[in-house]
Amino acid sequence: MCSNVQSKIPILEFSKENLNPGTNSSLSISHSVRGALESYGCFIAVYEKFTSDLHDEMFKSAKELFDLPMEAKVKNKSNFAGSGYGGNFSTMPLFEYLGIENGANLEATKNFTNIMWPDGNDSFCGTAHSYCKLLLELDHTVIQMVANSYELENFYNSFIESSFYLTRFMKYRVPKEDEINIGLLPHTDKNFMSIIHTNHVRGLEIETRAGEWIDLQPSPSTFLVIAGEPMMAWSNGRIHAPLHRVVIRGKEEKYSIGNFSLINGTVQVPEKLVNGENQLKFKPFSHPAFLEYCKQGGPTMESAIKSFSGI
Ligand SMILES: O=C(O)CCC(=O)C(=O)O
Ligand SMILES: [Fe+2]
Repeated sequence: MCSNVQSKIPILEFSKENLNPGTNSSLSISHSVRGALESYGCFIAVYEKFTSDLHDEMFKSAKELFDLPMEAKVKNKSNFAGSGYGGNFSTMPLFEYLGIENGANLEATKNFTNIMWPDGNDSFCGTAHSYCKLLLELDHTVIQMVANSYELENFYNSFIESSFYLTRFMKYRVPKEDEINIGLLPHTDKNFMSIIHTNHVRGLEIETRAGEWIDLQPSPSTFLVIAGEPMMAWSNGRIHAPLHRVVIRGKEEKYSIGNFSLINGTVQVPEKLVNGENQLKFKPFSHPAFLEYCKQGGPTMESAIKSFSGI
């Protein structure tokens, strides 16, 4: 059963006023971010800095990217799971993706563009780079708010020092007759935190703690922020890592872009989040080793972090 009452998922305004550090409104939104992540494992961020022109340009460029011949797309190679090129999956035939590692770095975006278009494509490169930078900024803002709300002064800096990012362009084609309409199988994210942006086509669905599937209504300036299993473990189980999936119910192709944060090192529950009522639930773990572990069970492996580092 799927409901489209997306108002159940908190919608938070990231306006200039709300983001002014040290103000009451910035502290109040920090607590709302934490509350949403603890109750739902996700929230919708309305990001004022993000213009609908950039949305339109980025999704036009994403279509141009997927319209390239297969010989070009498979040249985007990576050893990193979920990066490089992926498509033609037997269980998810509609799904195709291309990843850029650290796309907010101009060299990385240029490199990707030159692999895809050996004669260059300045328009794609410029748009993708501006876009990745804004997503990175939003990611850092959310992390700062989570740190503020838990009163963990050092967390933000240590996160920035050890995090790296994957920007993934994703396409879901329309199913052929007699083909399943599953775009992406239900899964919890294995990266730390994800920010998902989508074109106007619906299809991304999130499961609430009560087991109800919510269908998200896309809009140009809204982003879905989702906690992954490592973030849940870092918070000692306070933050929820929700199941989500993509289902293509209509007759239009869906494009989405995700910014996925990862930690190049150890994830450890801060001491402040362990007390009499909240005994330590997760041992420190290496995020890269956790990703290796998940390769065995595939991306749909449930509660992988509990079997990997749970106490
Ligand atoms: O494309 C989407 O809307 C969701 C993508 C997603 O959940 C993922 O890549 O982990
Ligand atoms: Fe996901």
